[in-house]
Parts: sequence; C-alpha cells; structure tokens
Amino acid sequence: MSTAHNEAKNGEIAKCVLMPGDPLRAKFIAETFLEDAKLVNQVRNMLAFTGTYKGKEVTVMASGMGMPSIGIYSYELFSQYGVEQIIRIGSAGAYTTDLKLRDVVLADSVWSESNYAKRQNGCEDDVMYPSKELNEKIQKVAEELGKKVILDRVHSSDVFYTEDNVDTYADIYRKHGCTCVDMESFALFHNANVLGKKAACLLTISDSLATGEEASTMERQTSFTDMMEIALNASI
Ligand SMILES: O=P(O)(O)O[C@H]1O[C@H](CO)[C@@H](O)[C@H]1O
Ligand SMILES: O=c1cc[nH]c(=O)[nH]1
Repeated sequence: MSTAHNEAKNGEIAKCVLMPGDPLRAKFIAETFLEDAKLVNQVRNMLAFTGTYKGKEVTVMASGMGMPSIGIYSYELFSQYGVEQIIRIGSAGAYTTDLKLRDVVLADSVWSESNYAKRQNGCEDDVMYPSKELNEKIQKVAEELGKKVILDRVHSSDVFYTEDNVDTYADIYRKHGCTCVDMESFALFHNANVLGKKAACLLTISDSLATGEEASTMERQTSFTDMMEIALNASI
C-alpha cells in the first residue's frame, strides 16, 4: 500500500495521527516524545514517523500548509490507511488581545470562506465541527496534565497575505466570532465528517494580528510542547 503522496506501507501508520503543518515539527515530536520512531514517509519531504508513546502506537505526519495539502494527506490517511482519528497541532494568529503568544486553543468550530467542502462533495456549509468525543477527551487530558486550553471558534483561511480591500481580522472576529486563524482545520474537519472519522484541532498562538507580536521560526518548530503533550496523551 502506498499512494502518489505517501510511501508508507500497509500497517506502518497508526490508527491515531498527530498532524502539524510543518515537517520539522513532526520530526521534533518524533525525536522528543516517541520511542522507536521510524520514518515511514518522505515523499515531498512530508515527513511521517510512527513510534510509541507510553506504549501505544502513534503516527506524527506533517500536512503542509493550506486546505489542498491537508485535504490530500488526511483523506488518504482516513480512506486508505485505516486511520481513525487525526489531531491537527498547528500554529495560529490571534485576532483578539485576549489570546497571548503560546496560548493553546482547541477549536470548538471553524468558519471558512473556503470552497474546499463545496468542491469536495457539494457541501455549502461555512462552519465545520470537530469530533465532540475527541474534543471532550482533549479537554479532560489537558485538565489532568494541568495545562490550559481555550475553546474558541477558529477562522480557517485560504489566504495568508491579504490586501486592504477585503475583511480585516477584526471584521472576521466581529462578523463570525473567530478569535484566531489557521489554514487547514476546515478541510480536515470536512474530510473526517465525510468519511465517518474523528478530527480535532489544537493550535498554539504564534502571532498576534491584534498586537503585532510573533514567535521565532525556531519557536514555531520546537516550543509548542504543551499542545504536543496534550495531543499525544489524547491519542493513547
Ligand atoms: O504551523 P502550521 O501547522 O503550519 O499552521 C499555520 O502556519 C502556517 C502559516 O504560517 C499555516 O499552515 C497555518 O495554518
Ligand atoms: O498569522 C498566522 C499565524 C499562523 N497561522 C496563520 O494561518 N496565520
């Protein structure tokens, strides 16, 4: 078994997958937290590692950036590799001063202007939801670990750089109630819903559109350990 985008063989991907956007974040997680981690995909450098965490098999695979990219990888994981649950672990830009750098947000819903769902199966919804069961597990695990997660609506955007003639982050906060932005969760939740699987999205605030603060590239790769530990413990 392999696809045009994933060379992992049958049985090399665990039922539970953690999915950061950045391949180097996937490598960091494998090297820092997993035992006996094996590199199972490097097609297009979209690194995937399977190992064990506290004795349970887990895969960490990068999604790349944006809906088309996570759309391909998550669809293949769910439909061809028998994956049952994916927790996205990403970075996000804050839309309000209430969210500080390094805060961890758990998406309770995501709003998007994306055409992903419409093109994928004709779905016209602009709000997608994670698995309720998985979100409850993540919240319980975070509480047990003594780590704070903030439940909020996320803007899942197709565009990182916008011009001045479209809605600003403040407009999107006001109109749609989104407190931060990522670029993948809408497509991930849609794929999970269509295929009868579970998905959730944890995000660490790496930038603030409200204050202009931003984390360094190195911090984005390595310092989001609270989110990583919550997701790992929710996967076992
Ligand atoms: O840090 P990741 O998981 O890549 O997530 C965020 O970072 C990228 C933009 O810098 C987009 O992929 C966005 O969703
Ligand atoms: O500003 C940001 C930061 C992270 N991810 C985004 O999509 N936007």
